[in-house]
Amino acid sequence: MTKLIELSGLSVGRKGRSVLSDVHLDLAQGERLALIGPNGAGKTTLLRTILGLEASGGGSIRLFGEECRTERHFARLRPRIGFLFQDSDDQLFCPTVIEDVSFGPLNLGHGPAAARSMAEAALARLGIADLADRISHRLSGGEKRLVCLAGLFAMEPDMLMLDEPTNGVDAVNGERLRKALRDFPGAMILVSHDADFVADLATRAMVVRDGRLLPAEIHDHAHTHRHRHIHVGS
Ligand SMILES: Nc1ncnc2c1ncn2[C@@H]1O[C@H](COP(=O)(O)OP(=O)(O)OP(=O)(O)O)[C@@H](O)[C@H]1O
Repeated sequence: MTKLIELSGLSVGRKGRSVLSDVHLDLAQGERLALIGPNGAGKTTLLRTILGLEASGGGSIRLFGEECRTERHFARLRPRIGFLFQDSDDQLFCPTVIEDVSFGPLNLGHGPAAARSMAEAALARLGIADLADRISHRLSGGEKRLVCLAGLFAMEPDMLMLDEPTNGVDAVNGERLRKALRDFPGAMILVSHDADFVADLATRAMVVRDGRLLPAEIHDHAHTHRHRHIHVGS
């Protein structure tokens, strides 16, 4: 079966400094790959390079079986990959939530009524239908995260690349987000520092360290331990 992403000997540099070198990766249908690693390791850079938003310094990138070398190749395949930016404010730019979430389907050529119903369905899938008429830039950080994700779902992508999806998301919304991702049938790459989230969702993990991409283990174990809780009393 065709791999969704194939990276071979990929390197990325910035201002004469190597950020990633000799990166190899195959992503197959149905996989949920967690990308972990310390701050500044190059996880976001890797996602952006896969999408052709960052220039590679060598090696090859194949998306859905097609070699991507120029912006023309990337631009044609990019709509099939829903990319959640690390910063929600880079993703939201329409006045209202429903306009933001409808933007993708409209851009893909759906008519206004169809785009609106795709957007409403995406918001409902994340349990945030009530945010539809809110002003995008006045949402809370966690609400923005979910709205951005709804914007990706509305485009019905083949796969997702999510940069810190749980950032700023509370426990209730976090559970909604996990359920929506579990139900998403396509493959995904999850960049996350949230170990519980990774253990819950990912089918395998890799770590970016010292410019290399290496296999990593997912620690998924149950144990009894002490918790410190904050109780909000009345
Ligand atoms: N636009 C830019 N110009 C110059 N250097 C940059 C730029 N963006 C990122 N970098 C640098 O490239 C390196 C990799 O950054 P990147 O954002 O990919 O790391 P990351 O693993 O995603 O980190 P984090 O976990 O903190 O999000 C870092 O040293 C960072 O400072």
